[in-house]
This record gives sequence, structure tokens and C-alpha cells, in this order.
Amino acid sequence: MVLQTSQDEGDAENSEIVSSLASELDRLNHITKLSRSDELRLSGDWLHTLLNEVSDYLYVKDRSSRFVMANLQVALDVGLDDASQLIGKTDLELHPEETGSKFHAIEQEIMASNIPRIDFEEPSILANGKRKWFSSSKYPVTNSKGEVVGIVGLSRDITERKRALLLQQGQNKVLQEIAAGRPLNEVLTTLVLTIEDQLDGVMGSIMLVDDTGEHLLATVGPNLPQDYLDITDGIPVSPKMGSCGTAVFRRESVIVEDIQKDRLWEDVRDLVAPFELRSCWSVPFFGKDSKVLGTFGLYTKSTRSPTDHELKLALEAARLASVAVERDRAERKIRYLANHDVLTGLPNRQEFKTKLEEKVSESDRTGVPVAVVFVDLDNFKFVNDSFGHAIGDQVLMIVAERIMAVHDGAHQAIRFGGDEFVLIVDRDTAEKAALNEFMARLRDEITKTIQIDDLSFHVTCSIGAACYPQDADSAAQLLRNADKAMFEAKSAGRDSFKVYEQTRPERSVNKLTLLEEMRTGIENGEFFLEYQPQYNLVSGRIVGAEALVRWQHPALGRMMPGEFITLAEESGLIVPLGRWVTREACRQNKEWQESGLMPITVGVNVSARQFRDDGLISDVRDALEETGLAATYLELELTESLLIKNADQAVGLMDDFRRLGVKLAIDDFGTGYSSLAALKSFPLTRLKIDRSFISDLDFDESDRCIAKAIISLGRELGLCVVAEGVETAKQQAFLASCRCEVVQGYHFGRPMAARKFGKLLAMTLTPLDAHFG
Ligand SMILES: Nc1nc2c(ncn2[C@@H]2O[C@@H]3COP(=O)(O)O[C@H]4[C@@H](O)[C@H](n5cnc6c(=O)[nH]c(N)nc65)O[C@@H]4COP(=O)(O)O[C@H]3[C@H]2O)c(=O)[nH]1
Repeated sequence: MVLQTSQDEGDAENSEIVSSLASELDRLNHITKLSRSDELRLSGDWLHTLLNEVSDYLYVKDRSSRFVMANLQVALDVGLDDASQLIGKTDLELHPEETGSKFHAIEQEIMASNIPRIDFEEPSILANGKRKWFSSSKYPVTNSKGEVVGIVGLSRDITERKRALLLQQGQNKVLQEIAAGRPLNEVLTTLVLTIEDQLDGVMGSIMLVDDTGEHLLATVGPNLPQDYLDITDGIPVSPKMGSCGTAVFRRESVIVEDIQKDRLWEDVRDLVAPFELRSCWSVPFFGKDSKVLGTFGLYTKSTRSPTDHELKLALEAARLASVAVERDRAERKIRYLANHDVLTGLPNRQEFKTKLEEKVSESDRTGVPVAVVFVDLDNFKFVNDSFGHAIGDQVLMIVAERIMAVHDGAHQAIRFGGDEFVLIVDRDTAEKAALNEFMARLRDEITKTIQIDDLSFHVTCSIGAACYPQDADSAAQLLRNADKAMFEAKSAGRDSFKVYEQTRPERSVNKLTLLEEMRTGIENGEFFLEYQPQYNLVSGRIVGAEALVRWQHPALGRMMPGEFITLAEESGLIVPLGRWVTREACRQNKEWQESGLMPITVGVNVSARQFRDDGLISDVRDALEETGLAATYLELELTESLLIKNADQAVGLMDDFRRLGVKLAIDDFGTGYSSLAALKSFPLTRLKIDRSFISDLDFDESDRCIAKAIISLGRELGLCVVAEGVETAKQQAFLASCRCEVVQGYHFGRPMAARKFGKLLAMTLTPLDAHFG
């Protein structure tokens, strides 16, 4: 807007702007051709009416955004009763910081650019805390020289229109979230925020009735203090329990104007006083079956009752909340039905698959075994045929309850279909000895007398179990093997239980054939290594691993060292096999190091036959050179008997290994009756106590003494002592009390595939909490 000023030059911007406006009026009057005095009087009246009677803001500001002129509405909204009180003030003095600086910044930008902004939206919070939206147009004012000297503005209050739009958008958002199946809490939070957006100084909450129908759960209240939600969570539905508990009880809205005085809040008044909430209006909402689902509550910090508009919004919110909750319940029910057996309430096969896979991955991570127990009722068909399906159904329900009673909530029980039930058993029960005891209890419970009305009878069952990772390498195979074990139990005459045992295809194993197969097996890459972790007992960190060889025989399946090592030693095949083992262990260890994992020492077993072979030292050197592994990360485990029998030769060879930088450990210590003197002459780094001393630690006092003596002997000789075959927490505790440094055994982790060990190593940079608290 360009206005002509009567003064060509003027340093007072205000008078310049006023003059500009006056000459504009002159021009208007001239057009209407009125007499001079009439013109002046009328122009004053017009201007007064124009400025003060309209509900829009009209204002003129100088270059520094100070009010030069404004109408009454601007003054009223900032708490003044005369527009003249605004003159000379800026928005920064009249509005809260956020709003004032926003107005100021926009105006300064318009004046700097000399470009008006027309019909733009200005949200603001007034001094009284009320939120308003304006549609504003602001024009720079220039003097005759074209310099910007101020701004003229017009702002129209569009709060109602804006709120209606926001409400519409909020409702749409809630409905979209419901339709998209967003989590219930998220939907309800959106709903509360939408309503809060509509009202000034009001905080919303939604409480839901719990499954018993007797309590309310503080589900959402995004702007209420968390402590308040915590203390109101679980309040009873009762005739005198604040606004919400009472509203649900009465099944009608409860309006409390003053929490501190109303009788309904009497019992909790002191508890809620610190939160300074003064009024609470609660509107219950209902499901299609007319049951109360929950309540929508609005709180204010002043004592008052709601306006009609506020009440209308609360009712609308309650309606939407009921849609959201009903939809959520329906979805949950569908999900439950899809994953549960309707008859017994147990999870069904679908749910089982997911759960078992989760458990197997967990076992991979933690090394804690998991077992599957398969229960099949014997002759259930006979029950159905004799007593009818209704009784059959009741039997299944009773059996399900009995299974639940035995498994004691610690494991997962599933109805697998028909008369089959499956349990996922983890932790200690998954060890084979404990499994037998568990299955015996299960059978005893299931076979107790069943009493239905006048009928009294027994059902028996066959139970089979398999463990992961010993008996299977996947969830599916674990289930199959448990099923096989159950089938074997059934074939063995029913009413019994059995743990899975790997059966071999029938074949008479001819030594010569096996030898030939071993020879080709080495060439064909049928051998592979598993790694068993070794932990430092104090830090709980993995410090090493023992590499153990396995043979994946094309016809006989997986074979353990006990089945072929002796033959390999007798035939001399242990030399090429041992060469491969050493090289592969070095290669794998280097690979772990290169992938950024913590460096550890990997031990390989060296048998007497290898030790006598002249090529051993060069084989080891070649393995290190070819793989690039530093010698210090390789440990050769030599048995005690080997060292004793070849003491003289052994010392020389061991010195060569020490020079190479390789570590040396004495394996199976305690079995070879070696003397302390002999031990001293060997250049050893570690001493591994034989498993046989560890297994009886819990029962055998003499084994405890031997183990204690070996540990202190090792310490005296400056050796690191490793306890092998640790299977229980009790053994661990004893070894810790004797200050044994390193442990290895099923209690901490079984031998496992390289890939799995790598994952474990990656995870256990921090101590293994499960065992080392
Ligand atoms: N009961 C019980 N056993 C546990 C526990 N922790 C570990 N073990 C088992 O104890 C054996 C430890 O290896 P080892 O004494 O050197 O005894 C080894 C070792 O003497 C020999 N062996 C394995 N791999 C090789 C190899 O590459 N070369 C040579 N020469 N011998 C090997 O075969 C033996 C048996 O190996 P695996 O069957 O793998 O059996 C492994 C391991 O699975 C536990 O807590 N409880």
C-alpha cells in the first residue's frame, strides 16, 4: 500500500504514517464531494466506527512494529480496555513470548522485503492462555521516497472455523488409525490430543475397564502427570470413586466441579491434591453388548463445570473411544481364536510353531538347551466311541489342566491337535536326566482317575522328548524327533515315556570299510569342527574355545570322535586328519578376528600318534603361515598320558612349539598320575582338569579334594587351570570358591557350529549374565 505523505521530509515515522492515512481519507472524501466540515466530522466517525466496531483486528505499526493505531478488539484481546493503551507498545510486550516473537518476525520480514502477505494463517496463544487462529493480511507502508515506514494489518479471528476443521481432521485421523489397526493406546492418545486441541486448559484421559469388570486401568492421559496416572491405575469401580470410578459404576456421566470439595473424591482427595487438578468430568462409553468399556475424562486446574460445547466434545470422544476399543477387542479375539484351541484354551499348533522357533533362536543365543515333549493319549478313540464326544471333550479339558498343573506355568503347553499335546521345556528341565523325571511326573498326573459325573476311568499316555541342540539342529527336526520318541514309547507298549536317541541305519561297521571311508572323507570335506566356549570364571567373558572334530558320514550320519578317533590313531590317519583340524581351527579363528570379534585362543587336540610324527611341528607352522593366525591364538592340547610316556622327547618338542609361540595345555589332567616334578619340566601354559573329577564334585568329597589340590597346584606352578565338563551351577560355585580361572562344560555351552560360536562371541563381549550374574 503506498500512501502519499503531506510532509516531504520527516523523521518522526508515526506522524508520517498518520499523515499518510489522513491524506488517503481526504482522497475518499473528495470522491464523495461532501462539505469540508461534514467531511471532517464524518471521517472521524467513520474511522471510529471502522476501527472499533468490527471484530477483526485493524492496526498500524511503525518500522519497529510498535503500535501506531489499532482498533478496540486488539486491545480487548490483550486484556486492555482502550485502544490508546496500545500505542507505542510491541507484540513482544503484549503477548506470550512465542506468539509475540512470531508476529514480530513476520512483520519485520514484510517490511524488509516490502512485499505484503495476504490471507495467511497465524496461530497464537493470547495472554489469558486462550489459543486463537487468525487469517491475516499485512501490507508494508511506504513514504513518498518509497521507504518502508510501517505496516498496516488486518487479522480476522478464524478460531471457530479452524477448530471445526481440526476436529474433523482429528476424528478422521482416529478413524484411519482404527481402520489401519494401529495399537489401541496410540489411537486413544490421538483421540485425547484431538479433544485437548479443541479446548483451552483442559487435559483428557481414557480409563478402560479391566477383564474382571471391577477396576479401571489408566490407559492414556498424554498431558496428565505420569504419577497421577500411576496412582489412579487400578482404581475400583464403585459408587464413590472420583469421577471416573463412579461414572462407570453409575453408567452415566459424572461432573465434578471441585475435586477438593466433592463427596465423590473424598476418599482420594489427599492423594490427588498435589496434582492441583480441580475439576473432572467423566463420560462412560459402552460396547454393543451395553457393557461399560471405559470412560473419557476431562480435567481442568480451575473449579468449573463444562460448557455445552465441552460436554458435546466429551460425548463425541467417548463414542469414538468405544469404536476403537470394540475394534481392538474384536481383533484380539480373532487373533486369540486363530492361535488357541477353543476347547482347552491352550495355544494351538500355529502359535506353537512361532514359539518353538523363538525358543530355538534363544537357545542359539544363550546356549541354554530347549526340549520338546510330545504327549499322545493312548486309546483316546476308545473314550470317544464308548462315552461319546461330549465326554471326550471333557477328558481333553481335564488332561490340558493336568498338563498345565505339572508344567507349572514355567513352560509352554500346546494342544497340537486331536489327543496330542506338546510342551516346550527350557532351562534345567531340558537336560536329559531332568527330562525323564519331568515326563514321569507328567504321566503320573495324566493317568490319575478321571471322574465325570458317574463315570470313573483312566486314560494312559505315551510321551516322547527330544532336546535341542543335541538331538536336532532345527525347530522342525526337534519336533519330529520328539514325535519319534513318543512313537517309540507307544510301540514299546504304551503308558510310558522315552527320550529321543539317535538311531543309526542298520549296518555292520567293518573297520576296513570305515577306514577307507575316513580316508576319502578327509579328501571330500566330510569332517567339520565344533567349538566349545571357555569362560573366565571371574569376568564371565569367553576367553577361548576347544575345537572338536565331527564326521558327517554320507550313510551313517553325524559321527562323534569317540566313534572314529581310535581307529584314526591306530591307522595313522589321525596325522592327515589332525593336520586338517589344526589348519581349519586356525583359519576359522583368523576369520573371527578379521570380522572384528574379540581375539581368543582356540585349542586343538593332539593325539600321541600325531606327537610322534616328525612332521607335526612343520604342519603347525604351515597352518599358521597359511592362515595368517598369530601363534599365540593356537593352543595344542596334549593328554597327560602322552606326556608321561614320552617325557624326554616331549620336552624337546614342546620347547620347539613354545619357540614358535604356540600355547600348550595338558588335557585330561588327573588321570595319568603324573608327578609334580614331571609337570614342572614341561613348558605348559594351561592345565585342564579331567571331566571325571568335575562330574562328581557335588557328591564326592575326595573328588572335591583332588580338584581343589589340582587347582592350587596349577596356581603354584603359574599355570592357568581350566575345569572341563562343568554341568551344574553347584559345580561352578565350588570351582569359583577354589579360585579356578577358566571353565568349560555344558552348563555354559555345548560344542557348537562355527557360525553359532561366532554369534555367541559377538554377543558375549559383555559377560554371560545368565551364569555370571
Ligand atoms: N559329559 C560332558 N561332556 C562334555 C562337557 N563339556 C564338554 N564335553 C565333552 O568333552 C569332550 C572334551 O574334549 P576332550 O576331553 O578333549 O575329548 C575329546 C578328544 O580327546 C577327542 N577329540 C575330539 N576332537 C579331536 C581332534 O580333532 N583330534 C584328536 N586327536 N582328538 C579329538 O575326542 C574326545 C571327545 O570329544 P567329544 O565327543 O566332542 O567330547 C568333548 C565335549 O563334547 C560336559 O559338561 N559334560
